[in-house]
Amino acid sequence: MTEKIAVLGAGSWGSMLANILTENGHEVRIWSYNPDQVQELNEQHTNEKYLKGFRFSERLRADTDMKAVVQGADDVLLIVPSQVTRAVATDLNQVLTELNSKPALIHGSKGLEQHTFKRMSEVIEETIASQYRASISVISGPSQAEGVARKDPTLVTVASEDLQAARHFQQLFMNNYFRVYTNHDIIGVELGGALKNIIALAAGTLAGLGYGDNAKAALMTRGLAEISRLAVSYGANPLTFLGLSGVGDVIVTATSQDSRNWRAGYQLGQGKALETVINNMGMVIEGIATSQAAYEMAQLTGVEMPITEAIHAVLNGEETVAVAIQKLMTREGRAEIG
Ligand SMILES: NC(=O)C1=CN([C@@H]2O[C@H](COP(=O)(O)OP(=O)(O)OC[C@H]3O[C@@H](n4cnc5c(N)ncnc54)[C@H](OP(=O)(O)O)[C@@H]3O)[C@@H](O)[C@H]2O)C=CC1
Ligand SMILES: O=C(CO)COP(=O)(O)O
Repeated sequence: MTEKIAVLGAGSWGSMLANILTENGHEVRIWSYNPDQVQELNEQHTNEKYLKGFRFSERLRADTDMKAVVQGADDVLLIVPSQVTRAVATDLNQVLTELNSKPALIHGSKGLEQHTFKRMSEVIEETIASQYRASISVISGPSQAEGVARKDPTLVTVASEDLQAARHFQQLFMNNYFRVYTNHDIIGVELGGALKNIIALAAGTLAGLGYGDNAKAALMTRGLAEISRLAVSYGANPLTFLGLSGVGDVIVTATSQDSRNWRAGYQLGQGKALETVINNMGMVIEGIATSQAAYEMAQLTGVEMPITEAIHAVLNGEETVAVAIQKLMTREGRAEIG
């Protein structure tokens, strides 16, 4: 069945997901606040700053007017950097109020709100009035936009407390290069997607310093152990961390040179200043804000997160990378499990 879908956010992931939905036969409109980007998408069918060299479906239409994009939509996908999700959802609430409509909502952002530590579905739930929303779903998993652009077989998961909603979005997104599973554990899926960015930053840093495969495997394994420990303390199902939005996303972002978090870490490892790294990237590096949130969550809950602490200290200029690694390596011996 063809649906009308509004996508809010036209960065690399928003525009790529919009293209998948368009190729799947849906009528998709994408919103961006940048008129030049809207013109480029509509006329050249490209989005060069965010997805170099990729040509989008000519059926995908872009607009700067959020109300025009959302009008008549059966579904709305929010896909902006986590720290602006609340602002965009607030505008969406206004639009839904004016249109008096109640589309199905899904987001694909991988981060936690600074200071509140809220997951994005919690931010959206708080922001959109209950009469204009049903359950909220999230799409997450190992899915670099650049890989999807190359039609690399990609597997993701859609999580929601409402499995019917998750199945609805599964059907909308599925095709022969993009396979979608469902998961009931929205806490685990959102926390997995957000927290793995810390491990990706750390993995890039090790690579930038010239460390090899042993260090990478060590970091990914112990990184997964600590992020799942934190997530379980917030109610996640530990098995989710053996799945696509746990180990799957750690693998792709901690090894792929397409990952912005990995690339940021790599430059930090090579000695570049954080500010330079952020300016050079021109796209969101979610792990920076998320490492601050996770550090504070660990302090609050007493969950041990040594890698997160190390990354937090490096990003805040409290420790050099060399000192942080030495501290991690010379911690008191421990049992691996338990
Ligand atoms: N890229 C990927 O491969 C994947 C990304 N994700 C997640 O998706 C989310 C979005 O990432 P992605 O698309 O890659 O990010 P990008 O940095 O590529 O793009 C973000 C987009 O949001 C826009 N934006 C920034 N601030 C605002 C605002 N206040 N209001 C409206 N729009 C704004 C940016 O515009 P401008 O630059 O003009 O300010 C840009 O178009 C992130 O949480 C990311 O972790 C998840 C899976 C894969
Ligand atoms: O989450 C992602 C892939 O699953 C994208 O990661 P980056 O933001 O590091 O590119």
